[in-house]
Amino acid sequence: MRLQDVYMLNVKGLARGVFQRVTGSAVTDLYSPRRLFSLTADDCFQVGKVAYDMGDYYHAIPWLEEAVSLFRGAYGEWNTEDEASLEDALDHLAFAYFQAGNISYALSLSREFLLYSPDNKRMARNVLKYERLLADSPKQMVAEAVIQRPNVPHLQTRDTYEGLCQTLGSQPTHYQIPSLYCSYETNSNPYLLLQPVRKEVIHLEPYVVLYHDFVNEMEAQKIKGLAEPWLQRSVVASGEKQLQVDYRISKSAWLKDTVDPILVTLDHRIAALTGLDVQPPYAEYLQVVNYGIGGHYEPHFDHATSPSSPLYRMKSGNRVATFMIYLSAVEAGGATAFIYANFSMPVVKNAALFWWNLHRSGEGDSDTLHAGCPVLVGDKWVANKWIHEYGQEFRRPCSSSPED
Ligand SMILES: O=C(O)CCC(=O)C(=O)O
Ligand SMILES: [Fe+2]
Repeated sequence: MRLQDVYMLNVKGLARGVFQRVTGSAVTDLYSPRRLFSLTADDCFQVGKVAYDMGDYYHAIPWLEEAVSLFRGAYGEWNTEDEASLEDALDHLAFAYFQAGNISYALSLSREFLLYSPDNKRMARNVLKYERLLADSPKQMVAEAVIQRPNVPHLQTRDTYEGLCQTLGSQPTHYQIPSLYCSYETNSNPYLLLQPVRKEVIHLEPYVVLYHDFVNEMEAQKIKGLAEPWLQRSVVASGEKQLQVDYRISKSAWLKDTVDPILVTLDHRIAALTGLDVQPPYAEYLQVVNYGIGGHYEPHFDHATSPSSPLYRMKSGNRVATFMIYLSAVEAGGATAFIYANFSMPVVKNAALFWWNLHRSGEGDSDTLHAGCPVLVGDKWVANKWIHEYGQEFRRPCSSSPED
């Protein structure tokens, strides 16, 4: 349902195994699978029922509609794996329409139900009730159900976020802007002079750069393998506490440098590229994150925005910068979206994204609001190295100007 909302996918398509975005009359394929895997009537019923049980008729109705339509088409055929039947789907769909205010449709579905189970007393009572309601106020007959998407206060940031996720990171790039350039980064560092890293400047304010092939295939595999046994549901800082929340769905693990020499090698490489001190306590351990289908991280800041944040327990200041490595490709979805900066970065396997979270004044840069879009197909791995303010005094000198 999250995927449906964020990517504007239509249920009919999803049920057939295609990922189509439908806006007005325009249909765009967001992903073309090599094989179509369609859902059964029972699959659609089960999805619809999850929404139905939460009282979310906005999502329940299209899935139950699809279930009813597929069950009708296969009436008389019995699939041994099915838990539900046409009657179950009609029953739930009728009640969902009643709740949504469309009584005449609730009535006709209930009558259809009675054709198959004429002895059902509860449904017979419902039919009488709907008939009476319609007789009392025939206006209901034409009442079109307009149900709002639940739990979503209308937010400008949400529209921008979802729009950026939908482009899958393919919004036009500004090749004409000379300040957004590519280069071989050496940073006057002996390691990099021997083996420069391809750098792509993505954005200036906030400053975001992508380092291509920051890790190789073997290193990416190795890091995922080291983290795998330790993965746990991710948490976020809330006040002084760490909480599991719906707006961050993933698993993660922290890898201390002593776990494997490869982590020290990576630290050296990050330090060489950024010129920053990433030795503890000036940077956190490497956080490896794994998102499954539907996994996401809604718009947030990496830096602390409250002085009571657990981030300050390291006593090395706020998170001045983020160095995020893409350890896997993703088949569809999963872009990193910068909401106010208005761009999204598609997952580039083995590349690393770097940005400053704080201005030189130490003030949080509110333009760094960013998100991990939901994974539509495949799975996504990233690794975060969060670099703190202390230790960087001579590497990124401060300034009192709020713009710097
Ligand atoms: O997964 C992403 O693309 C972003 C992850 C992120 O922002 C985070 O882990 O703080
Ligand atoms: Fe983040």
